[in-house]
Amino acid sequence: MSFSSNSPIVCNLPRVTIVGAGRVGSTLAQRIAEKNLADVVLLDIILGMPQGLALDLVEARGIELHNRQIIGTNNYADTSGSQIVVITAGIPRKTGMSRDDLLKTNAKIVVEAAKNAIAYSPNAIFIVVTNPLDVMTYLAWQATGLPRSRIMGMAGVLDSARFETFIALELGVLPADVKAMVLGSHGDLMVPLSRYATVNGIPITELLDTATIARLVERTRNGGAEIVELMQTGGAFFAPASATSVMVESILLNQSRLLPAAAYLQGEYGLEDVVIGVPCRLGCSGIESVLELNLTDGEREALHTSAQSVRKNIERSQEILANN
Ligand SMILES: NC(=O)c1ccc[n+]([C@@H]2O[C@H](COP(=O)([O-])OP(=O)(O)OC[C@H]3O[C@@H](n4cnc5c(N)ncnc54)[C@H](O)[C@@H]3O)[C@@H](O)[C@H]2O)c1
Ligand SMILES: O=C(O)C[C@H](O)C(=O)O
Repeated sequence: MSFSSNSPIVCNLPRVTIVGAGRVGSTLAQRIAEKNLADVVLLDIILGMPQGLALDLVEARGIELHNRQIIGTNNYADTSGSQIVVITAGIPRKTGMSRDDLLKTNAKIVVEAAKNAIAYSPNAIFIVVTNPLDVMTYLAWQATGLPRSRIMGMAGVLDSARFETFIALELGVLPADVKAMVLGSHGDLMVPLSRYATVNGIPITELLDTATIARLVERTRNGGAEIVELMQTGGAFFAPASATSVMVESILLNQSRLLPAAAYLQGEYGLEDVVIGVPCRLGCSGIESVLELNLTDGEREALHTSAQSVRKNIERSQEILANN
Protein backbone atom coordinates (compact mmCIF):
# COMPACT_ATOMS: atom_id res chain seq x y z
CA MET A 1 0.00 0.00 0.00
CA SER A 2 1.29 3.50 -0.74
CA PHE A 3 0.11 7.11 -0.80
CA SER A 4 -0.21 8.65 -4.23
CA SER A 5 1.73 11.88 -4.48
CA ASN A 6 0.26 15.23 -5.51
CA SER A 7 2.10 18.51 -5.88
CA PRO A 8 3.49 19.50 -2.48
CA ILE A 9 1.42 21.96 -0.45
CA VAL A 10 3.41 24.43 1.62
CA CYS A 11 1.61 25.02 4.92
CA ASN A 12 2.64 28.04 6.92
CA LEU A 13 1.58 27.05 10.41
CA PRO A 14 1.95 29.67 13.12
CA ARG A 15 5.28 29.49 14.86
CA VAL A 16 6.23 30.73 18.31
CA THR A 17 9.85 31.09 19.34
CA ILE A 18 10.73 30.91 23.01
CA VAL A 19 14.15 32.28 23.88
CA GLY A 20 15.29 30.66 27.12
CA ALA A 21 14.37 27.00 27.47
CA GLY A 22 14.49 26.95 31.28
CA ARG A 23 11.60 26.28 33.58
CA VAL A 24 9.24 28.97 32.31
CA GLY A 25 10.29 28.55 28.66
CA SER A 26 9.98 24.78 28.52
CA THR A 27 6.66 24.74 30.39
CA LEU A 28 5.34 27.39 28.01
CA ALA A 29 6.44 25.26 25.05
CA GLN A 30 4.42 22.39 26.49
CA ARG A 31 1.34 24.57 27.05
CA ILE A 32 1.46 26.04 23.52
CA ALA A 33 1.90 22.68 21.83
CA GLU A 34 -0.66 20.85 23.96
CA LYS A 35 -3.23 23.63 23.43
CA ASN A 36 -2.50 23.10 19.73
CA LEU A 37 -1.79 26.83 19.25
CA ALA A 38 1.42 26.83 17.20
CA ASP A 39 4.64 25.10 16.31
CA VAL A 40 7.34 25.95 18.80
CA VAL A 41 11.04 26.74 18.53
CA LEU A 42 12.86 26.52 21.86
CA LEU A 43 16.19 28.34 21.91
CA ASP A 44 18.81 28.38 24.65
CA ILE A 45 22.53 29.00 24.98
CA ILE A 46 23.08 25.64 26.67
CA LEU A 47 24.14 23.19 23.96
CA GLY A 48 21.87 20.16 23.58
CA MET A 49 19.43 21.21 26.30
CA PRO A 50 16.66 22.73 24.13
CA GLN A 51 17.11 19.88 21.63
CA GLY A 52 16.61 17.32 24.41
CA LEU A 53 13.52 19.12 25.77
CA ALA A 54 12.05 19.39 22.27
CA LEU A 55 12.54 15.68 21.64
CA ASP A 56 10.92 14.83 24.97
CA LEU A 57 7.91 17.02 24.09
CA VAL A 58 7.71 15.53 20.60
CA GLU A 59 7.64 12.02 22.07
CA ALA A 60 4.55 13.00 24.11
CA ARG A 61 2.59 14.13 21.04
CA GLY A 62 0.91 10.81 20.35
CA ILE A 63 -0.28 10.60 23.94
CA GLU A 64 -1.36 14.24 24.16
CA LEU A 65 -3.05 14.00 20.75
CA HIS A 66 -1.49 16.90 18.90
CA ASN A 67 0.85 17.12 15.96
CA ARG A 68 2.72 20.35 16.61
CA GLN A 69 6.34 20.62 15.57
CA ILE A 70 8.70 21.42 18.43
CA ILE A 71 12.30 22.23 17.60
CA GLY A 72 15.15 22.80 20.03
CA THR A 73 18.09 24.91 18.89
CA ASN A 74 21.05 27.10 19.83
CA ASN A 75 20.87 28.98 16.55
CA TYR A 76 18.65 32.00 15.87
CA ALA A 77 18.48 31.14 12.16
CA ASP A 78 16.11 28.30 13.17
CA THR A 79 13.64 30.80 14.64
CA SER A 80 13.03 32.65 11.38
CA GLY A 81 9.51 33.67 10.42
CA SER A 82 8.03 33.40 13.92
CA GLN A 83 4.71 35.17 14.55
CA ILE A 84 5.49 35.53 18.24
CA VAL A 85 8.78 35.63 20.13
CA VAL A 86 8.68 35.10 23.89
CA ILE A 87 11.79 36.04 25.86
CA THR A 88 12.29 34.10 29.08
CA ALA A 89 16.10 34.04 28.90
CA GLY A 90 17.92 35.19 31.99
CA ILE A 91 18.47 34.30 35.61
CA PRO A 92 15.64 33.92 38.14
CA ARG A 93 16.01 35.25 41.67
CA LYS A 94 17.01 33.19 44.68
CA THR A 95 15.69 33.49 48.19
CA GLY A 96 16.41 36.90 49.74
CA MET A 97 16.74 38.66 46.38
CA SER A 98 14.40 41.18 44.79
CA ARG A 99 13.55 41.06 41.08
CA ASP A 100 15.50 44.31 40.67
CA ASP A 101 18.67 42.48 41.78
CA LEU A 102 18.51 40.66 38.41
CA LEU A 103 18.74 43.87 36.41
CA LYS A 104 22.46 43.91 35.71
CA THR A 105 22.71 40.32 34.47
CA ASN A 106 19.42 40.14 32.61
CA ALA A 107 19.64 43.51 30.82
CA LYS A 108 22.45 42.29 28.58
CA ILE A 109 20.81 38.91 27.99
CA VAL A 110 17.46 40.43 27.00
CA VAL A 111 18.95 43.06 24.69
CA GLU A 112 21.02 40.42 22.91
CA ALA A 113 18.05 38.03 22.65
CA ALA A 114 15.74 40.75 21.32
CA LYS A 115 18.25 41.90 18.69
CA ASN A 116 18.97 38.36 17.51
CA ALA A 117 15.32 37.35 17.38
CA ILE A 118 14.06 40.42 15.49
CA ALA A 119 16.76 39.91 12.85
CA TYR A 120 15.12 36.60 11.88
CA SER A 121 11.47 37.44 12.60
CA PRO A 122 10.99 41.09 11.63
CA ASN A 123 7.19 40.79 11.70
CA ALA A 124 6.93 39.10 15.10
CA ILE A 125 5.08 40.27 18.17
CA PHE A 126 7.32 40.09 21.26
CA ILE A 127 6.30 39.07 24.76
CA VAL A 128 8.92 39.56 27.47
CA VAL A 129 8.84 37.45 30.64
CA THR A 130 12.36 37.94 32.07
CA ASN A 131 12.63 39.96 35.29
CA PRO A 132 12.64 42.73 36.30
CA LEU A 133 9.75 42.59 33.88
CA ASP A 134 8.81 46.19 33.12
CA VAL A 135 12.42 47.32 32.60
CA MET A 136 13.25 44.26 30.47
CA THR A 137 10.23 44.99 28.26
CA TYR A 138 11.42 48.58 27.85
CA LEU A 139 14.91 47.36 26.88
CA ALA A 140 13.48 44.89 24.35
CA TRP A 141 11.34 47.70 22.89
CA GLN A 142 14.48 49.85 22.54
CA ALA A 143 16.59 47.03 21.11
CA THR A 144 14.05 45.98 18.49
CA GLY A 145 12.75 49.42 17.52
CA LEU A 146 9.28 47.87 17.27
CA PRO A 147 6.09 49.91 17.35
CA ARG A 148 4.64 49.73 20.84
CA SER A 149 1.72 47.61 19.69
CA ARG A 150 4.09 44.73 18.97
CA ILE A 151 5.95 44.50 22.24
CA MET A 152 4.61 43.74 25.69
CA GLY A 153 5.50 42.12 28.98
CA MET A 154 3.75 39.32 30.85
CA ALA A 155 3.11 39.89 34.55
CA GLY A 156 -0.39 41.27 35.06
CA VAL A 157 -2.12 38.06 33.98
CA LEU A 158 -0.04 36.16 36.54
CA ASP A 159 -0.49 38.70 39.34
CA SER A 160 -4.24 38.86 38.62
CA ALA A 161 -4.47 35.05 38.65
CA ARG A 162 -2.81 35.03 42.06
CA PHE A 163 -5.21 37.66 43.40
CA GLU A 164 -8.14 35.67 41.98
CA THR A 165 -6.78 32.47 43.55
CA PHE A 166 -6.47 34.03 47.01
CA ILE A 167 -10.00 35.50 46.77
CA ALA A 168 -11.39 32.13 45.64
CA LEU A 169 -9.61 30.30 48.48
CA GLU A 170 -10.93 32.81 51.04
CA LEU A 171 -14.52 32.53 49.82
CA GLY A 172 -14.46 28.84 48.91
CA VAL A 173 -15.62 29.51 45.34
CA LEU A 174 -14.41 28.31 41.94
CA PRO A 175 -11.32 30.34 40.89
CA ALA A 176 -12.74 30.72 37.36
CA ASP A 177 -15.70 32.63 38.83
CA VAL A 178 -13.38 35.28 40.25
CA LYS A 179 -12.25 38.15 38.00
CA ALA A 180 -9.67 40.69 39.10
CA MET A 181 -7.08 42.94 37.56
CA VAL A 182 -3.64 43.90 38.85
CA LEU A 183 -1.96 46.89 37.22
CA GLY A 184 1.40 48.62 37.69
CA SER A 185 4.89 47.22 37.85
CA HIS A 186 5.64 43.55 38.50
CA GLY A 187 7.08 44.16 41.95
CA ASP A 188 6.25 45.21 45.49
CA LEU A 189 4.54 48.33 44.11
CA MET A 190 2.03 46.49 41.88
CA VAL A 191 -1.52 47.84 42.06
CA PRO A 192 -4.24 45.19 42.67
CA LEU A 193 -7.58 46.86 41.92
CA SER A 194 -9.86 45.49 44.66
CA ARG A 195 -12.67 47.81 43.60
CA TYR A 196 -12.91 46.06 40.26
CA ALA A 197 -12.61 42.49 41.58
CA THR A 198 -15.79 40.42 41.40
CA VAL A 199 -17.19 36.93 41.91
CA ASN A 200 -19.42 36.42 38.88
CA GLY A 201 -20.21 40.13 38.82
CA ILE A 202 -20.57 40.62 42.58
CA PRO A 203 -17.92 43.08 43.87
CA ILE A 204 -15.68 41.46 46.49
CA THR A 205 -16.26 44.54 48.65
CA GLU A 206 -19.78 43.07 49.18
CA LEU A 207 -18.35 39.72 50.22
CA LEU A 208 -15.20 40.44 52.23
CA ASP A 209 -14.31 43.02 54.88
CA THR A 210 -11.60 45.64 54.36
CA ALA A 211 -9.01 43.92 56.54
CA THR A 212 -9.41 40.62 54.69
CA ILE A 213 -9.12 42.32 51.29
CA ALA A 214 -5.98 44.13 52.49
CA ARG A 215 -4.49 40.78 53.56
CA LEU A 216 -5.22 39.21 50.16
CA VAL A 217 -3.74 42.24 48.36
CA GLU A 218 -0.58 41.92 50.43
CA ARG A 219 -0.31 38.20 49.68
CA THR A 220 -0.70 39.00 45.96
CA ARG A 221 2.11 41.57 46.12
CA ASN A 222 4.32 38.91 47.71
CA GLY A 223 3.04 36.10 45.48
CA GLY A 224 6.31 35.62 43.60
CA ALA A 225 8.47 35.90 46.73
CA GLU A 226 6.27 33.41 48.61
CA ILE A 227 7.13 30.75 46.02
CA VAL A 228 10.82 31.72 45.83
CA GLU A 229 11.06 31.41 49.64
CA LEU A 230 9.54 27.92 49.45
CA MET A 231 11.66 26.75 46.51
CA GLN A 232 14.90 28.55 47.55
CA THR A 233 16.40 28.55 44.03
CA GLY A 234 14.32 29.93 41.19
CA GLY A 235 10.69 30.84 41.29
CA ALA A 236 7.27 30.04 39.93
CA PHE A 237 6.95 28.64 36.45
CA PHE A 238 3.68 26.71 36.03
CA ALA A 239 1.38 29.71 36.51
CA PRO A 240 3.76 32.09 34.65
CA ALA A 241 3.72 29.71 31.66
CA SER A 242 -0.09 29.48 31.79
CA ALA A 243 -0.35 33.28 31.99
CA THR A 244 1.96 33.73 28.98
CA SER A 245 0.08 31.11 27.00
CA VAL A 246 -3.23 33.00 27.28
CA MET A 247 -1.54 36.10 25.86
CA VAL A 248 -0.10 34.00 23.01
CA GLU A 249 -3.54 32.48 22.44
CA SER A 250 -5.33 35.83 22.37
CA ILE A 251 -2.86 37.10 19.76
CA LEU A 252 -2.73 34.01 17.54
CA LEU A 253 -6.49 33.44 17.60
CA ASN A 254 -7.26 37.18 17.41
CA GLN A 255 -9.45 36.89 20.49
CA SER A 256 -9.18 40.55 21.51
CA ARG A 257 -9.15 39.56 25.17
CA LEU A 258 -8.82 42.38 27.68
CA LEU A 259 -5.77 41.38 29.69
CA PRO A 260 -3.32 43.30 31.83
CA ALA A 261 0.01 43.56 29.99
CA ALA A 262 3.13 45.65 30.46
CA ALA A 263 2.92 48.23 27.68
CA TYR A 264 4.93 51.26 26.55
CA LEU A 265 2.79 54.25 27.50
CA GLN A 266 2.48 57.48 25.57
CA GLY A 267 0.31 59.60 27.82
CA GLU A 268 -2.20 57.01 29.03
CA TYR A 269 -2.84 57.33 32.77
CA GLY A 270 -0.73 60.52 32.61
CA LEU A 271 2.42 58.42 32.05
CA GLU A 272 4.94 58.66 29.24
CA ASP A 273 8.06 56.85 28.09
CA VAL A 274 7.69 54.06 30.61
CA VAL A 275 6.55 50.44 30.47
CA ILE A 276 3.99 49.39 33.03
CA GLY A 277 1.05 46.99 33.43
CA VAL A 278 -2.26 48.34 32.10
CA PRO A 279 -5.40 46.72 30.63
CA CYS A 280 -4.77 45.94 26.96
CA ARG A 281 -6.86 44.39 24.22
CA LEU A 282 -4.70 41.70 22.64
CA GLY A 283 -5.37 40.55 19.09
CA CYS A 284 -3.55 39.53 15.94
CA SER A 285 -1.78 42.89 15.64
CA GLY A 286 -0.58 42.76 19.25
CA ILE A 287 -1.79 45.47 21.62
CA GLU A 288 -4.88 46.73 19.78
CA SER A 289 -5.66 49.34 22.42
CA VAL A 290 -4.95 50.36 26.00
CA LEU A 291 -8.00 50.81 28.20
CA GLU A 292 -7.90 53.83 30.49
CA LEU A 293 -9.91 52.93 33.56
CA ASN A 294 -11.36 55.51 35.90
CA LEU A 295 -9.09 55.34 38.92
CA THR A 296 -9.53 56.88 42.34
CA ASP A 297 -6.89 59.40 43.44
CA GLY A 298 -5.30 56.70 45.60
CA GLU A 299 -5.14 54.14 42.79
CA ARG A 300 -3.72 56.70 40.36
CA GLU A 301 -1.09 57.76 42.89
CA ALA A 302 -0.14 54.10 43.45
CA LEU A 303 0.22 53.59 39.68
CA HIS A 304 2.43 56.67 39.39
CA THR A 305 4.60 55.57 42.32
CA SER A 306 4.95 52.20 40.64
CA ALA A 307 5.93 53.87 37.35
CA GLN A 308 8.45 56.04 39.15
CA SER A 309 10.27 52.96 40.45
CA VAL A 310 10.35 51.45 36.93
CA ARG A 311 11.75 54.74 35.57
CA LYS A 312 14.60 54.66 38.11
CA ASN A 313 15.51 51.16 37.00
CA ILE A 314 15.28 52.09 33.32
CA GLU A 315 17.85 54.82 34.05
CA ARG A 316 20.04 52.29 35.87
CA SER A 317 19.77 49.89 32.96
CA GLN A 318 20.86 52.58 30.48
CA GLU A 319 24.01 53.20 32.57
CA ILE A 320 24.71 49.47 32.81
CA LEU A 321 24.34 48.98 29.06
CA ALA A 322 26.38 52.10 28.24
CA ASN A 323 29.29 50.80 30.33
CA ASN A 324 29.45 47.49 28.46
N1 LIG B 1 7.20 38.08 34.35
C1 LIG B 1 6.87 37.14 35.22
O1 LIG B 1 5.77 37.13 35.77
C2 LIG B 1 7.84 36.03 35.50
C3 LIG B 1 7.40 34.82 36.05
C4 LIG B 1 8.33 33.80 36.25
C5 LIG B 1 9.67 33.99 35.93
N2 LIG B 1 10.06 35.18 35.41
C6 LIG B 1 11.45 35.42 35.03
O2 LIG B 1 11.72 34.66 33.86
C7 LIG B 1 13.12 34.36 33.80
C8 LIG B 1 13.33 32.87 33.57
O3 LIG B 1 12.89 32.15 34.69
P1 LIG B 1 13.08 30.55 34.74
O4 LIG B 1 12.52 30.09 36.02
O5 LIG B 1 12.64 29.93 33.48
O6 LIG B 1 14.68 30.47 34.80
P2 LIG B 1 15.62 29.26 34.31
O7 LIG B 1 16.95 29.48 34.92
O8 LIG B 1 14.94 27.96 34.55
O9 LIG B 1 15.71 29.48 32.73
C9 LIG B 1 16.35 30.56 32.14
C10 LIG B 1 17.01 30.04 30.88
O10 LIG B 1 17.58 31.16 30.18
C11 LIG B 1 18.73 30.64 29.51
N3 LIG B 1 19.58 31.73 29.06
C12 LIG B 1 20.43 32.49 29.77
N4 LIG B 1 21.06 33.37 28.97
C13 LIG B 1 20.58 33.17 27.72
C14 LIG B 1 20.85 33.77 26.47
N5 LIG B 1 21.73 34.77 26.34
N6 LIG B 1 20.18 33.31 25.40
C15 LIG B 1 19.29 32.30 25.50
N7 LIG B 1 19.01 31.68 26.67
C16 LIG B 1 19.65 32.12 27.77
C17 LIG B 1 19.37 29.76 30.55
O11 LIG B 1 20.32 28.87 29.96
C18 LIG B 1 18.15 29.06 31.13
O12 LIG B 1 17.91 27.83 30.48
C19 LIG B 1 13.71 34.89 35.11
O13 LIG B 1 14.27 36.17 34.92
C20 LIG B 1 12.49 34.97 36.02
O14 LIG B 1 12.65 35.90 37.06
C21 LIG B 1 9.17 36.19 35.20
O1 LIG C 1 8.99 36.16 41.80
C1 LIG C 1 9.77 35.90 40.90
O2 LIG C 1 10.98 36.13 41.00
C2 LIG C 1 9.29 35.23 39.63
C3 LIG C 1 8.06 35.87 39.07
O3 LIG C 1 8.22 37.23 38.86
C4 LIG C 1 6.84 35.63 39.90
O4 LIG C 1 6.12 36.57 40.22
O5 LIG C 1 6.57 34.45 40.20
